[in-house]
Amino acid sequence: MAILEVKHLQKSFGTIHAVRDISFSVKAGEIFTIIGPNGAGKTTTLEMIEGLVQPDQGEIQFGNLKWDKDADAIKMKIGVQPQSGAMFDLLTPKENLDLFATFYNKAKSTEEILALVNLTEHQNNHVKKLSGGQRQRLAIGLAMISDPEIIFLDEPTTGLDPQARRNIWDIILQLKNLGKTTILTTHYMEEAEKLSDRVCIIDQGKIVTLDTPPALIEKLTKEKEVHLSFLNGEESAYHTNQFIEKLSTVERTEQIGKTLKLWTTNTEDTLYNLFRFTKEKQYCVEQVSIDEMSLEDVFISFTGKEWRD
Ligand SMILES: Nc1ncnc2c1ncn2[C@@H]1O[C@H](COP(=O)(O)OP(=O)(O)OP(=O)(O)O)[C@@H](O)[C@H]1O
Repeated sequence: MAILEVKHLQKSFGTIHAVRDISFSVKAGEIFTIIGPNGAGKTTTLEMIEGLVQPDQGEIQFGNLKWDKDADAIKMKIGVQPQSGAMFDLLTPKENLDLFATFYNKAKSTEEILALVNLTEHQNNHVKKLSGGQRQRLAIGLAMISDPEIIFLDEPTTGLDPQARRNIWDIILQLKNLGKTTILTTHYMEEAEKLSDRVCIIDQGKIVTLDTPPALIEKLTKEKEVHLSFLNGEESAYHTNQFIEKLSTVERTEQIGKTLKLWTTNTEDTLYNLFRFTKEKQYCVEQVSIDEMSLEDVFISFTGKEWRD
């Protein structure tokens, strides 16, 4: 059974449709990553699931528990990484953890959390003196203090240098070893690939694609983008498009004027069928080019946007 299931989530702020239609389920023990560009709706999605923002539409279920009936039980199950502004800068990591522990009936020991997030040697320094990476590690520790089953981390590595980012990855993988479920948002494709059991790419408040990293990568590395342009114009491109979009080896197509783009996982068969058709119809193909897809390309081809790292 899914530990978390969300169905058809929607949220608008005035005229801005932050989340248009998001549905997915998360299995116990998974690292589930939501990735997308600025303003895609990642934080709004997370905050609805965390019970911080009321959805306009949709359902959120933690097993049999729902926010309207079982808020206290859900709060015991989940841990939310606080924004860095919610930490007390003039206290030490140890004092922050001790304080957060008083909010719960059951809490892990501060020593255990300090060791988990590798802050034992900084436990008595003021938070304002910590580096960005150390502050983020403390934020993860604060999310863990109640020993929750599910941990929500909203862009825990944004703005950190590569070493500090890797230190956070180690902690997230340790949480998985402890049997925790982690729901993560990120801007970094590499991070999503390295950590996630499944990756959900969102853009403009909708899911673009959702799969395991190997399945996405296989798709990316196997799929090729073919560009064609026709000497005798738009009509040839149109009729060729009508023909090729029905081929089983073609994933999708796009016609702009006299040029045609298609994405295929079997270039040889696709081009064989394509050229047989154009020769038969006496359409004159002016140019052909074939590009390998990269991870970034797939994102761009799905969303029409540049990837921002
Ligand atoms: N409280 C709010 N009031 C008005 N608009 C909001 C509010 N919260 C989010 N938005 C808008 O909703 C859209 C989605 O925002 P959201 O923060 O969920 O995206 P995001 O994917 O987390 O972006 P980022 O990567 O920049 O954090 C944006 O256009 C944002 O400006």
